Amino acid sequence: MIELEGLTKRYGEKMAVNNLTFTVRPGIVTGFLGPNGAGKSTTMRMMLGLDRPTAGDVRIDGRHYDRLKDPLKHIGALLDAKAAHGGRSAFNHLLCLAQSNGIPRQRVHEVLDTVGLTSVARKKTKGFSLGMGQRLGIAGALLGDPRILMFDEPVNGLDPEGIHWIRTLMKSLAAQGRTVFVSSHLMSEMALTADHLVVIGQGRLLADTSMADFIEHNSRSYVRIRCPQRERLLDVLHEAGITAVESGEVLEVDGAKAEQVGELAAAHQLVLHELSPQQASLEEAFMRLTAESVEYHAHSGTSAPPQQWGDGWKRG
Ligand SMILES: Nc1ncnc2c1ncn2[C@@H]1O[C@H](COP(=O)(O)OP(=O)(O)OP(=O)(O)O)[C@@H](O)[C@H]1O
Repeated sequence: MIELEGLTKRYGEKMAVNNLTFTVRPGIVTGFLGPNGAGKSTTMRMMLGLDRPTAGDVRIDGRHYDRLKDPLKHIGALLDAKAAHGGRSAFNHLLCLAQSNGIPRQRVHEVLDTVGLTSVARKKTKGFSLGMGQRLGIAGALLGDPRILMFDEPVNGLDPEGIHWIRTLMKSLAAQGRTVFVSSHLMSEMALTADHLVVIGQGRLLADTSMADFIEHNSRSYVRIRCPQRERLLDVLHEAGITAVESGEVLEVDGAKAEQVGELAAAHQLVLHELSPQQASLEEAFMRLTAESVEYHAHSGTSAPPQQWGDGWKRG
């Protein structure tokens, strides 16, 4: 378990992390989301004792990081895929980490095998691709067989097979009862991996919610309809107590299933050119939540997602 209590970090005038209080629990994957510059890496660095908080506190299984004996046996972290010494082989990089934490040499072979780097174990890491570097960083995190794992943007640079692999790995680590904390700015990726979400923007907590709640409140589902006898269909829907919103030549219906609309249309001999269930993306919901706290805006001219859905899970 990782517990944050009023965690704060200020760099000069810049408030990078602002009074964060939340708990990362074992047995589930917790996604840590926020736009660029939101303070995710700074928060993770403070969890690992690499940055000193300006105020507040963070505890790893009840203790401060610097009080942990052989810390790799308590918490393993992937923070920076390029952190390995380029002149060392993958094997020697991991062996150094192992020796400094009282971990047997045999474990280095095991984690290299787990991440699929056995065949390049003796190669110098400076020749590694970004994806290979990520795998090596993950091997380092797993080395001490810790109960808590932390990954900063682990899918960065991985190909689709690698992304699938890391997703499965994180879920299986959580299923073993470990605490898994993973940062990303990709909502779509988190939706496939995380059970719980912590969202921050400009250093502040925006949401601390289960993924199920997030989906329930934010993935607006509706039925899209095109009908050449539109006015008649609108009357039929109205009589059945179903509200349809007109959007160009399309009708959108909330709160009714496609089957119900199709059967009503058939009963009144109305022709439908389209009848399709739709799901609005979680990516849109995330962007809307964090829109006000995005530091670096690009202007694409795209309109904001609909305003009518999903505010229920935000913290006040
Ligand atoms: N050592 C530092 N000195 C000064 N400012 C810093 C330092 N480290 C981070 N910051 C600032 O603190 C804020 C939070 O940065 P941080 O890297 O934690 O964000 P992030 O959420 O990890 O971003 P990204 O998704 O882009 O990696 C940013 O505005 C950043 O410029």
